[in-house]
Amino acid sequence: MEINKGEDILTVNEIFFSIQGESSWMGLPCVFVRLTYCDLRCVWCDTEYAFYEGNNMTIDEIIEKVKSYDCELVEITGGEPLLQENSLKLMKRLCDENFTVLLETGGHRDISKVDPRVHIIMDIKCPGSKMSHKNRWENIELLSKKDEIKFVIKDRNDYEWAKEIIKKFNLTEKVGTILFSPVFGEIEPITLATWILEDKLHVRFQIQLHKYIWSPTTRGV
Ligand SMILES: C[S@@+](CC[C@H](N)C(=O)[O-])C[C@H]1O[C@@H](n2cnc3c(N)ncnc32)[C@H](O)[C@@H]1O
Ligand SMILES: Nc1nc2[nH]cc(C(=O)O)c2c(=O)[nH]1
Ligand code: SF4
Ligand SMILES: [Mg+2]
Repeated sequence: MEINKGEDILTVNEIFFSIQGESSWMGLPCVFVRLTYCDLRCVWCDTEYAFYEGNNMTIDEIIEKVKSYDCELVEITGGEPLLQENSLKLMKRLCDENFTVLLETGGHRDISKVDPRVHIIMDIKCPGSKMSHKNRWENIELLSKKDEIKFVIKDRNDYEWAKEIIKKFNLTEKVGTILFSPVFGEIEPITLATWILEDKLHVRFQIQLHKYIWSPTTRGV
């Protein structure tokens, strides 16, 4: 982690207020802080605009903006939030200010220094993303029951792979929620839902709710 190291500055792509569209927090009003940059290139990524676009803000400025929405639920996402060292400081400050803080991370960066009060929603990248070689398996042992693991599934091969990973790492015992989410536009939600029911899997199916409320390409929602 080198970007903006040492100064109280983060490069921010966007800050917005919306309905949480993912995870077990889905449906709740939530403030989103989307940080710039990502060191992965998931083939189906819906947020490529966050790879480079952004403006520098101090942590104080970010917190002031977050407070302006008068909402106690905040998600730090990106891009990859853990690429910027100061995201750790931002999350700690938000926890100190009594916000409920969610972190969306790709699962390839060290989560050991994330404030223990943060609810981590960590992807495990499936083969269909072409990024599964980047998974940081050591992270799994650092998660707890307040945290969630998400598999974003493109096809049957991803689905079978995710089932194997759940067994291999005993994920059901490690985290509170295991999410299975279809890659938007690549696999019909009904297909994934049917597989889960056929196998009686103890996972939580999710779709990206915001893409159904708004148009799938609308930014800032
Ligand atoms: C844009 S990423 C940002 C946070 C972090 N880089 C990560 O990958 O978790 C937020 C979430 O959106 C998911 N996502 C991105 N593109 C998607 C798509 N086309 N369909 C379904 N989920 C997608 C990612 O897998 C991740 O869970
Ligand atoms: N409404 C809404 N909910 C979300 N949950 C996770 C998001 C993300 O991009 O990380 C996201 C997003 O972009 N919009
Ligand atoms: S890690 Fe997240 S932001 Fe980066 S390419 Fe993958 S889905 Fe997109
Ligand atoms: Mg998104």
